[in-house]
Amino acid sequence: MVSRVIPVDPFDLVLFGATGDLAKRKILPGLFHRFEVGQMPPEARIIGSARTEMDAEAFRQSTKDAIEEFTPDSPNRAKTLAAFLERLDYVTVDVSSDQGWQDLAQVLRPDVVRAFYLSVGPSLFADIAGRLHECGLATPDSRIVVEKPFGRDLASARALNEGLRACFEEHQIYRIDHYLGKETVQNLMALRFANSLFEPLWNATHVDHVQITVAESIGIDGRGAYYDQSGAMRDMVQNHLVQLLCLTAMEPPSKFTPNAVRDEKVKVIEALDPVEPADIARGQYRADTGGDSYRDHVGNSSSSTESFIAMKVSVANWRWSGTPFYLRTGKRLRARESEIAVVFRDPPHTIFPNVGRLRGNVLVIRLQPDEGITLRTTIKDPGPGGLRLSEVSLDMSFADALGADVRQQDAYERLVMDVIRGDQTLFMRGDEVEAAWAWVDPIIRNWEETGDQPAAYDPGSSGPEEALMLMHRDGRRWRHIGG
Ligand SMILES: NC(=O)C1=CN([C@@H]2O[C@H](COP(=O)(O)OP(=O)(O)OC[C@H]3O[C@@H](n4cnc5c(N)ncnc54)[C@H](OP(=O)(O)O)[C@@H]3O)[C@@H](O)[C@H]2O)C=CC1
Ligand SMILES: O=C1O[C@H](COP(=O)(O)O)[C@@H](O)[C@H](O)[C@H]1O
Repeated sequence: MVSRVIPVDPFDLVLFGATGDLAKRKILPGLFHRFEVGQMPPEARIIGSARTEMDAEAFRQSTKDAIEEFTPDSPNRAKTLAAFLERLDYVTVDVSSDQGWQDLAQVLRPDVVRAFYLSVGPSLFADIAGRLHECGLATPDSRIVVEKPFGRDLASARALNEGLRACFEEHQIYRIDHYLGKETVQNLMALRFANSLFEPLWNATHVDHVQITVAESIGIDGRGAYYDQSGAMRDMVQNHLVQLLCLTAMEPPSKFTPNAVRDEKVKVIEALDPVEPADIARGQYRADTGGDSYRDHVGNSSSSTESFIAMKVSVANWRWSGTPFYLRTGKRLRARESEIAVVFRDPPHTIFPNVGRLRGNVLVIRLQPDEGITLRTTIKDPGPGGLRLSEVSLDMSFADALGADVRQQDAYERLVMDVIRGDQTLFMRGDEVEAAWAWVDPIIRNWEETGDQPAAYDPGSSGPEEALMLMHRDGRRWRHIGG
């Protein structure tokens, strides 16, 4: 299958933080891929910016190195890469000072789409927006892209929203949640709203519960300073898992427009019940023999930050009343595996003698690895003899179904192009982020007030015992992590 490419309008993309980790690993390689497939018009330009003094040629060289390191080689890569690098320019700007802004103004063109991507630390977001505004660089048609974390609580998220909105209109602000750019996450919307099969069953009458798992095998190495101040709740649940929950639970939007989709997501967040402490399991990985422990990795021997969280969440509305959503995410787990599993109710009655309990179907939307969709069904064992039943999966791997040669777009490359196109559907709106913090804040505050300590779990396991108990006491089981 050949994927369709819709070219974007000519643009100037200013990448603040162009010498940083995210720019090198994700944003610049993503832009290169879009160039490779012909989505960038000849007039497109990428202007890197950071405090580091260098000229355009040095930036091209460092981008070349990054792309060679972080993208797979291909027969034409060298030639395409050389052409891509010609689109690059660089301007030194210390965004905390007056230095460099006029140089930046001089390289920007008036008649093309203008996008400012803030791939810098969050403490600089509002300052940069302010400076862009003061220097007259933020034209009515320009866009600003803001990385995560978007605040660390409701108050800071509100302040950041105010800072951005003082300089840009909401329709110009693109708050990144890279999970929304993942292929399968969007496929969840296609599955629900482009098929008539699932939607009639997508409610508490038919769904017993939903499990959302984002398991990571990596630990915190190298990101300790940030992570120890955040923990799994702020780093993953408030944004990515809440977004997955929203897309699973939301009502069908009347149309596929940014605000129609985001209106429905906000309604879900606002319908979330407060979570009781008993419905949460927090964990921290600790190796008996040392060396692979969270506390060693973050350099804080008394840290009480969670590297794992599991929780039972209720969406208090007509559609989902009585159907819990179980969320789970953690570092240093058995495998890197993310999925949404919709577990349907058991058949109400069995006509088959001696087959035991008939278990409900499970629809699994696999985010990573091996993106795809699986439906667990019960069938008759093949062959003669008495009727015996087995559970088998109807399995659709996107790689198999769409052709192994169709490279899945990375989330960042899709999202950057959406910015240029002016499509905010896959970006979080300000009220959405604030609603998520309003739900999360009391949970974190309670841990702080009670001095809650996360339970220990072994690196390479499925998390702490307490997470298993959360399910067992409801007569349910987590799906296995790691195949
Ligand atoms: N790395 C990742 O995997 C992810 C990162 N993020 C977010 O993306 C953002 C960037 O992260 P990351 O790339 O890891 O961070 P890095 O620390 O690797 O890079 C920070 C960048 O900001 C520049 N910078 C710092 N201070 C200034 C300043 N005063 N003026 C101009 N430029 C400045 C640095 O360049 P110089 O020193 O030359 O000025 C560098 O290019 C953060 O908000 C982070 O939370 C989000 C998800 C994942
Ligand atoms: O935003 C973040 O996401 C990554 C996980 O992203 P994935 O695309 O690899 O699933 C996580 O490791 C990181 O802690 C968090 O900040």
